[in-house]
Amino acid sequence: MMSLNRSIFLSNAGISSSSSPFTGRQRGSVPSVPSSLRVVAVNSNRDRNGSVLTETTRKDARDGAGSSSSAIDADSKSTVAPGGPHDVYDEDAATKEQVVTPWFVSVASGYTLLRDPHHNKGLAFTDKERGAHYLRGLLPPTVVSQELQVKKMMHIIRQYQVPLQKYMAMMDLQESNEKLFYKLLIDNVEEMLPIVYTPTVGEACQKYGSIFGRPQGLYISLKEKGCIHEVLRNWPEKNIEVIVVTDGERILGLGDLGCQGMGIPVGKLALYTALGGVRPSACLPVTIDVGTNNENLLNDEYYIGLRQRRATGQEYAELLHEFMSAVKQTYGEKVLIQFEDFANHNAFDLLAKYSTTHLVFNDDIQGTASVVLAGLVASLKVVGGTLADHTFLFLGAGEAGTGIAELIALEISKQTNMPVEETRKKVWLVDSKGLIVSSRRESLQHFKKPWAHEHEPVKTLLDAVNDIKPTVLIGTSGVGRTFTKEVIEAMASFNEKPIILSLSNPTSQSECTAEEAYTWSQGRAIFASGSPFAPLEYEGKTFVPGQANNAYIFPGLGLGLIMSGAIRVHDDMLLAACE
Ligand SMILES: O=C([O-])CC(=O)C(=O)O
Ligand SMILES: [Mg+2]
Repeated sequence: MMSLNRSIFLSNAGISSSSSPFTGRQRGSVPSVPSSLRVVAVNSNRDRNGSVLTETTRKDARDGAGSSSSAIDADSKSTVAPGGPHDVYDEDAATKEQVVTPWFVSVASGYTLLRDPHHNKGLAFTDKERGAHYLRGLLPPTVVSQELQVKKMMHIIRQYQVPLQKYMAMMDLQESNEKLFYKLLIDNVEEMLPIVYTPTVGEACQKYGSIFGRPQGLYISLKEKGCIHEVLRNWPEKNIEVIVVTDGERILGLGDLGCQGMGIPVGKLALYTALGGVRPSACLPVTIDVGTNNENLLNDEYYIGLRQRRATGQEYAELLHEFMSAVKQTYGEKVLIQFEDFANHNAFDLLAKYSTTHLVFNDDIQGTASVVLAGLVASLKVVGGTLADHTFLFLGAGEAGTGIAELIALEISKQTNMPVEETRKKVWLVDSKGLIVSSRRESLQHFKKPWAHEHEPVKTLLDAVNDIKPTVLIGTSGVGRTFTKEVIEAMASFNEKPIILSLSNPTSQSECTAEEAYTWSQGRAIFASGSPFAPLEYEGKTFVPGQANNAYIFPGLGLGLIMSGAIRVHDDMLLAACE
């Protein structure tokens, strides 16, 4: 009687358009709703097999099962409407004038279930489940535990020599068996983090057009201007708790990758689930495509984004504003929006503009700041003194550099009761034009101005190191190999234990390698980097480099924001997170 896709028609014609989708009449035979399955209420534009074409409401298993049983209860009271009790496929109604939208609830089972990444378990379906969910014959007879599936998948992944191949295998797994993907990621986090996240995700974004298989996340381009609200409704999940959004203009330290930046929100949100425990269905990766200024991509036949130069000014601001408004309208005030990898010129303005109206934080400014301050506080146990006893020099005065600088100044101010205007003087920044000093103030971008202290102009990093004599050197420039031998040796000449942080990502953009930091400082550096470096031997001693990447804080910070029901992010939350 029923097709493989056992759609259960809980309601059909004869209800007014204002009726709830769950108040209609049951049609056809209704198997009990397997509790492990997702119940989908759809706006019925469906084909003869009951396949869903348009979806309006989707709930996770518990909610859905509850809704469907109340629907069945309500239904049992209703009278038989046109179509008849055995008109399983709603064929009669097709010949009638229909003034209302028909609704039905679809339970994925059988062939469809095996292709639903949220619920597919592959060979881990037990015999009982195979019977209950119409899977008999669709799988080979063996039943395999999830543990064995993980073992097998890890064996396959470890055989790939190229990290990008491992990345693609992981993305395939996420798209076919989400439970196994997360189990594998959680159980093998040290090994798999560098694959689904930094550094491999950077290469994946660079090649996204060529490796592009199934679309992931939600793409909002200039073409969607005026209808972003409807675009959000096309996303199958409705109970969104966290959005990671990029416009792809500054992907890691790799520059403008346009629409191909999508790998970043996808990777970040995988960590929200694997490390923060947020349900995958509550996570929405978004890429805003306003064009790209990357000529290589504009000329790449496989490029997936808009082929135009970036929209700026009012056109950009309007699209972003429509997006921010539509998100709040659709998901409410408590949805968390994480800004990721925007270029400096937009990142600070967007954060300032929306931090008073939305639950937002910028991961590159605030997430990185929290994790680095946490690392600095921890390293004081080794180097001694309080934060206020140290002098900080940054190479790079963008989002990460000024974000970390400000949080350090705030923390010192909190510890010493000195005004933040004073504590900022412990922190110096070098940008592409040299040390940021007061004589440059007029020409500086606004986010650099608080760091323009009294000092004569200094052109190079090495001169700045020798002049300022910092105890802590932090690289946030996005430019690789800028902590030269001379720079590290200078740091080691006036510090017993120089703290050296090479934070730029991916590995190719790191200011120096772990090996360089340890060998050039004769094993005295306290070192951490944004991208992971393997432990190494130096003069018979094993050095284990730290990783100071915002991945160590945003999943927990985000979870805290969601769980507490916060509607705004404040600096003291960042300080608490870093503690
Ligand atoms: O994604 C990462 O590894 C850290 C980060 O936010 C960035 O480098 O932009
Ligand atoms: Mg980032």
